Parts: sequence; C-alpha cells; structure tokens
Amino acid sequence: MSPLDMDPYQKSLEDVDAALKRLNATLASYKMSSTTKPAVPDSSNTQRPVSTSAPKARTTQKVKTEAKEIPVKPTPVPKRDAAPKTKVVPQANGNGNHHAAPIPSPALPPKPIQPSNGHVVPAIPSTVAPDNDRSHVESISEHPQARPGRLWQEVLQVRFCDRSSNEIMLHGPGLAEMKKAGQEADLEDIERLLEDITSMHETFAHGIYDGYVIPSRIVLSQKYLQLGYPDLAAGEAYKALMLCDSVRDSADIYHGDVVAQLHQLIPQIPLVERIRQLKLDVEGEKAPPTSRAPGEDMDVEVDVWCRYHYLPWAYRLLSASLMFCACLKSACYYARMGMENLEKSMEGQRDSWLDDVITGCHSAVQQIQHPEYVVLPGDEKNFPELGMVRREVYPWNEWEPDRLEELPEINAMMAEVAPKLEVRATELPALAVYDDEDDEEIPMCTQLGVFAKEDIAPGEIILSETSVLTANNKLQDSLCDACNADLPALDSPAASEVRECDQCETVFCNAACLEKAEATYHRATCGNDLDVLLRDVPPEEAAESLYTLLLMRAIAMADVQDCHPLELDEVRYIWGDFIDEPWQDFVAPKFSHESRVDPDEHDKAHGDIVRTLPWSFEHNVRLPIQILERMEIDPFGETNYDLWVCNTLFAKFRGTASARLSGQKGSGTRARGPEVSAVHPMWCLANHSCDPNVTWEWGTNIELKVRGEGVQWHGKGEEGGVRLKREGGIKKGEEILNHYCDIELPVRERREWASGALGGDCQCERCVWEERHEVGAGGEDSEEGSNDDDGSDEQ
Ligand SMILES: C[S@@+](CC[C@H](N)C(=O)[O-])C[C@H]1O[C@@H](n2cnc3c(N)ncnc32)[C@H](O)[C@@H]1O
Repeated sequence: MSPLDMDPYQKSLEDVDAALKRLNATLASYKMSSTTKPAVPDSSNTQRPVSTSAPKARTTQKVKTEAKEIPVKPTPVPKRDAAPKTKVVPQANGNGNHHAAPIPSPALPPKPIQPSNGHVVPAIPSTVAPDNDRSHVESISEHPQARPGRLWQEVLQVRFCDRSSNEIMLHGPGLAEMKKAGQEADLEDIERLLEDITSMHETFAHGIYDGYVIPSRIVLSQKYLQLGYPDLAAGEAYKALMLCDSVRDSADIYHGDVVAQLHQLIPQIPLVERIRQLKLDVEGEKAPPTSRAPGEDMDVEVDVWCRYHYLPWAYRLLSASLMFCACLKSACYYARMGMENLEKSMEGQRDSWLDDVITGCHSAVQQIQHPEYVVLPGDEKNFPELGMVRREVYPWNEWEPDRLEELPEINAMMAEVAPKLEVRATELPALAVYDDEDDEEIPMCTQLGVFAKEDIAPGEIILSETSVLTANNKLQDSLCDACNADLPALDSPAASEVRECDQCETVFCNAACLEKAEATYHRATCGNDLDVLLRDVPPEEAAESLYTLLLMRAIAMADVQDCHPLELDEVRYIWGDFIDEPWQDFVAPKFSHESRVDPDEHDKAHGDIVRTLPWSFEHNVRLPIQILERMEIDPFGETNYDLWVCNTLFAKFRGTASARLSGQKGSGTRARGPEVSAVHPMWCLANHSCDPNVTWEWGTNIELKVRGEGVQWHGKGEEGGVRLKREGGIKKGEEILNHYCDIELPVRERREWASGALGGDCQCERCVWEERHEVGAGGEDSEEGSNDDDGSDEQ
C-alpha cells in the first residue's frame, strides 16, 4: 500500500511513530552525553520541587517533611466484604504501574459532543481497559484512544509557559474570558460552559481513569471559575495539585494511574512541541528531571509537562480561587508555594497572577474592620479562612427531586413517624433574599410545611423519629455511635444492653443500634481512624466540624447502601435553602489584574449571585478529600462524592440539622459549643415560629409534643385584663410550628440564633411586633415567655 492509499489518520499516526522513534534515539544520545556531565544532579537533588502538601499533612499514606518522608500508616488493606461497585480504589504499588483489578464502569453510551465545526463527533470515549504494565508505552498507534472533540483539544492545549523564551503565557487556552466579562453574560457562553462541565463530569464518571488526567482537572477548574464557582474551581485545582505531587512521588497511591494517563496524553501533543520541550530540558540544565527512573524515557516528558505547565496552572487557579472565596490564609499559602516552585523551575521567573493573589489577600485583610478580629497585615498564617459561596441546585445536579410532585412519597415516609401529620406546600417569606433595609415587601416562596390531619390534644407526642445521620465531636465514647443517645451509666441495669463492634470497638447503646449501624454505614468507617480528623476540636470550630462529621456519615451511608448520597432517604427531601437565580442575571467574571488585586472585585468572581453558604478550604475541600481517602473511596474516580455534591449536602444540613450539648443539662460544666448533631428528615420539615404550637425533645428519638398553651407576648393583646395567647392543642389543618431557637430570649437574640437556620431574620408575627415595639421602648423587651419550652436544645 502506498502512502497515498492510506487513511490520512493512519498516515499521521505512522508519521508520529517514526518521529517518536527518532526522538527516542536523540534522547538516548543526549542521555549518553549528559551522564558525563557532573552538573546534572540526580533525582535526590535539592531542585526537587517542594511538596504541595496542604498546611496540614495530606493523606493517610505518609507525612511529608522537607528532609524525608516518614511513613505513618501502612496502606489500608481492603476490609469490606461487600463487592466493590463501579469505583476503583488505587492501591499503593511501589512501582506505580500496577492497579488493583478494576471493575469496568457500566457501558454507558458516550454523549455526543458538538465540536466547533458543527459536526457531531463521538463523545470522548473512555480510556481503554488498562493493561497491567503501561511503562512501555511509546507509540501513539498502540493507543487508539486519541480522542476527537473540542473539549479534548482544550485538555491537550493546556500550557503555562513558553519555555523557549522562558516567559509565562498570558492566558491558558481554557481561560479565554467570556465575551462580555464584567457584564451580563452571553447565554451562549454559559450554555457552552455548562455543557462542557457536564461532559467532563460524565467522562470522569464513566472513563475508568479519566479522573487522573491532570490537564482535564485544570480545564474543569477554569470552566468553574468562568461560571462564577471559584469554590468548585479551588477543589479541582487542589486535585490537580495532588496529582502533580503524585507524579514526583513513586510511592504515592495515585502515581501509577497519573503517570499512565500522561503517557497516553502526551503522545497526542504535536511532536514538534514535545521535542522542543525535551531539548530545552536536556540542553538547558535549568531544572533537571526529578522523578525519572533509569530507562523510563517517557517520564522525562511527564515530568517536564507537569512541572512547566500543569503545576503552575494548578497553583494559579487554586490560590486565586481561594482568594475569591475569602480563604485568605490558604490563598497566600498556595500562592507562595507556587512562587517557590516557579522560581526553582524557571530561574527566578515570577508569575503576575501569584503576585496579584498575595497583594489581593493583603488588601482584603486591611479592609476587614472588626473590633474582635485584629490581624496584623503581614501575619498570613492568621489570615481569615471563611467565606460565602453560592447555594444552589447546580445546573448539572440531576438528583434534586421535585418535592411537590413527590409529595405522596414524602407523606408515606411521614406516616411512619407521625400518623396524624401530613406534608403540604406552603408559602413562606424568602428570608435569604430579603433585605429589610429596603423596606420592600418580603418576597414569598413555595416550600413545604407540616400540617395536622386531625384535631390533636395538648401534650400528645405527634412525631417520633430516629436517624443514623448523626455526628458528635466528643472523643470519648460516651454516646451511641448510631443514635447519639447518652450511653447508660456503667452501674445501671441498662449498661448490659450496650454493644461494641467486634472489629473496631465502636460503642452502641443496644443491639438494635449496632445492627442498624452495620446495615447502613458502619462498614465504611470501621477501623479507619476517621474520628481523629474531626473530634475534640477547639470550641470555636465545634459547629463547623459537626457539619463535616455529618458529611462523613452521609458518605459512609451512601457507600454502604450503594446509592448516591443525594438519594439517601435522610437527605433526599431536605431543602437546602437554595437560591436559584436566573442565568440572565449572571455577570461574567473578569480575570484581569485589577480583579485580583482589588478586594472589592473579589465578590464579582461569583457572577454577582447572592451567596449564603459558608465555605472554607479546610471543611469543603481538604477534609472531604481526606475523608474519602480514609474510606478507601477514590476522590478522582468516584464522582458521586464530587465537591459540588459535598456543597449540596452542606447546604441541606445547615438549617436542618439539630444540635445539642451532650450531657450539659444541669451538669454545671462550661458550655463548649454543640457536640451532637443529627438530621431527622421528617422532623425538619416543620417550619419555625417564635410562637410555636409544639415543643421538641431529642434523646434516642426526636419527638414533637403539642404544647399545652402558647407563648405569652404583648402583641397578642389583652381581654378583660388577661393577656391572650395561642390556645393549647392543634386543630385539623393547622400548621405544625416548631422553634429553631430558645423562644424565651428577646427578639434580637432569637433572630440572631435562628438566622442561620432560616436564612435571614425571622419575620414571624411575634418578631415583627416585638421589633417594632422594642425600638420605641429603647430596645427593652421585658415580656416573660412560657416555661413550656425546655430551652435546652438548639437547632
Ligand atoms: C427546617 S426547614 C423547614 C422545612 C422547609 N420549609 C422545607 O420546605 O423543607 C427550614 C427552612 O424552612 C424555611 N422556614 C422555616 N420557617 C420559616 C419561617 N418562619 N419563615 C421563613 N422561612 C422559614 C427556611 O427557608 C428554612 O431554611
């Protein structure tokens, strides 16, 4: 067959193969000559790029120090008896080239991708099933998975610097600004970005190792950033950084997979560029390769592409995204790491992005004027770390149910715990978007509420629910791990009922709780030391860590029950106080120098969308990834636990999880923040009022009890010298009104307490009246509340 008869694709493959062979020969000769040069240090030289480990030690595998790596925990041996699902848990392997036998993903038809030329081309196909040894990969024609499609081209084009001129390129190919940066965005741009994000999620979910392709993570991070999700962008950039880190460390659990993916990707980059990069590396002696084993020609390239293109992008995206999310301490930390890395690799070259991030963070700190929060301008280690991000049903979230359509299912669940109650749609003030300074009418929204199906007498318990979606941050085993009830005293008769897991000694209040735990979550957490991540935290972090512990339990439940975490009964019907703003109002973020250095511009990186979800790098990125790793769930390959899923879970837990101080009642000990928390999915459908008709109590079960009588408050008026109040008991059709705060407090304190759960200041009749009258009376609210509420609990 003459070359003219050949299919042009086949022809180009052969050309590339021939060129590769020539390249290998050239490389071999370079290597021969370079071994004679004493100036080229070996892989243990001081040029080894700094570890990207987060401010705290990263994974369960090892703690890295500057001088040496100290193994602290052997690779956990798989211990679950349940068959693995679609996930593949990477195994530590020493040489980095062998995988645990992967269970292939179910064969899903790939989604067609619309390329820019308008022709429908096949979707990015999944990577072919890996062979056991991929270190020999040298020829692109052996790897027919070269992927067509615009998106894959973007992945292939990720570049950071032009190494021939030693200059930093102004923009990576994926970070072209939207057509109308700084203005209402072009809907076509948005649609394209959303399609791309969804396609990438699908690729990560169904391609066996696609989650390990570093530039794919970078492109996804860039796309999130363009759509005003710097929180999600930070998550992807952090993952890219972890993967880059693993490339340089052959003992890292991800090393084999990441290197294998780069072996497959790099041959798809134009040969002329590959050769230029390699020649610069070999001739330049600027930054000798670090992770190459003898005879591994391809690893030279892997190292070069990682170090000069992927790693700098990961640092840029991570530090800038964290700054946009007001996590200033970690933004500075990663910007400085990025600078250090770049200076080593590129002879003192500086990156304006990273410089801007440092400037932007310092300016932001100077703007913070809080009497209780004083940070010295240069004290980066104490910069603030908590921001707010968008709280929404993400456009690609297919798990959120239409609760109005699924009312029959919800009511079937309600009937099991509260036979006299039913769930219905109701109109509520939309507090999260209401600004009472404006004095405008409060916008209303349709949500769910709980109603009586019949007349109910005072004192009756109308709902009794248990849940294993619980958490406590006490290190001592004084609570049942499943229901979080206090364990009986050792000398009490009930002590004989207490049970222990025979593998890990976790304690349960009785055999039923042990059984329930085993069936619903315990296998995922048994013996993997998850407690140490989050328990016994300082009081100021207690509430935050409880939400993360709830997240951990939800992940364990989904893993053991083999479902998506957003599908869990305990989670599915919970409303996360999402704010769905129309995309028409979205303002395309700018990525200019000004938008980075000026803190007033940082908010605009969120697309001018209302933000109500508290967010921190530690609790929303680093800890969730650590939790997954400890549960032996692959954070790169298992997309059910993506960081957007974690954000959605956090949104659902905030405002619905009940919390209490365990064992504090009358104990006389100093309060140290909430220690126990739980999500009861039916209980939390009842709305709040500061004049409630029920009280609640939480021990083993959570219970709603009908009040004997209502709260006495001035606004109810008087009749014949007697103050009026709500009658005891509940009439058929009446709404069940719970309370999310201590109703004996004055209005301002009640509002402050409940605002986290309500999304804003309570506007119930009592609050509105008391606020109005308090103002006239110099803020005094001397009214006495009913004692019917036990006041011991909080939500
Ligand atoms: C625990 S859930 C209650 C059930 C919720 N309505 C639903 O549809 O799932 C708490 C959320 O309900 C809404 N909510 C409850 N009580 C409210 C009130 N008095 N005023 C305004 N919104 C209320 C807030 O959006 C709050 O975040």
